[in-house]
Amino acid sequence: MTFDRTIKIAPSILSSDFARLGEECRAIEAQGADWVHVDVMDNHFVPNLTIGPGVAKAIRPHIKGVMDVHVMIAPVDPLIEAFAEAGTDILTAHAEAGPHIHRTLQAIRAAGMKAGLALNPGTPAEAAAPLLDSVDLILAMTVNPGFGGQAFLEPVLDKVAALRGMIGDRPVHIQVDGGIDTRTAGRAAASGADVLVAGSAVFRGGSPDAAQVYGDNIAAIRSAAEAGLTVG
Ligand SMILES: O=C(CO)[C@H](O)[C@H](O)COP(=O)(O)O
Repeated sequence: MTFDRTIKIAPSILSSDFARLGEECRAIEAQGADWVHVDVMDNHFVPNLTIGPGVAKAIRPHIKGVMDVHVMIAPVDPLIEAFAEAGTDILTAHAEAGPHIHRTLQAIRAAGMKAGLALNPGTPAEAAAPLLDSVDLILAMTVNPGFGGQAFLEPVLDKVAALRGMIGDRPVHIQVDGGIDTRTAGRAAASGADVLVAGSAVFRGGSPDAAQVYGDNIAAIRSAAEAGLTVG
C-alpha cells in the first residue's frame, strides 16, 4: 500500500447483502470503491454481532485492493494473527478496547498489517497523542459503534481537525465512519479526513444486479467530499 491523502471512499459491507458478500465486494470495487471496509463486532465491546476472520478470509479473493478491517471487539490481541492470515491490509482496533492499545498496535504491525487506532465519539483526540508514531490510520467514529444507519455526530469534526493538526507530516490517514453521505462528506473532508467509510449511503437502492446504483452513490459522496476540500 502506498500512502496518499487523496479522498478515498471505503464502503462498509455491514450494509450489504450478507448472503452475497463476495459479489458485493466485487461490485463495489468495480463501481469505484477505493477500499473495502469490513466491520467486525463481538456483542461485547459493541451490542451487535457480525463476522470474524473466517468470513474475512472467504471474501479476500473477491477484493483486488485494500481490505480495511475495523474490529469492534475486546480483547483484540488473540485474533490479530487470524486477521493477518485472512489477508487484512489494515487492522483498526479501538483505544477503548483494552488496557494495552500500544502493544496491540505493535502486534498488528509485527503481523505484517498496517495499524489503525479507532476513537469512539466520546474519546478525545489527545488519546492518540502518544501513539502517533505507532499508527498508519486514525479512525474517528462519527457515530457510536455497533450499527449502520445512525445519525452523524457533528461535534466529532472538531476532533478530526485536532487530529489533523497533531499528525502533521506523518503518513497517517484520518478515517471517519458513521453517517457519511452527500450531506456530511464535505465537512468531514474539510476537517481533515481522507478516508470516508459509508455503509447505507453506498448500498441503499442497489444490489450486485443493480451495481450502477453503488457507482452513482460512491461518485456522489466523492464529489461532495472533494467539494468540501475546495471550500475548506
Ligand atoms: O462501523 C460502523 C458501525 O459501527 C459502520 O461502518 C458505520 O456505521 C457505517 O454505516 P453508515 O454509513 O450506515 O452509518
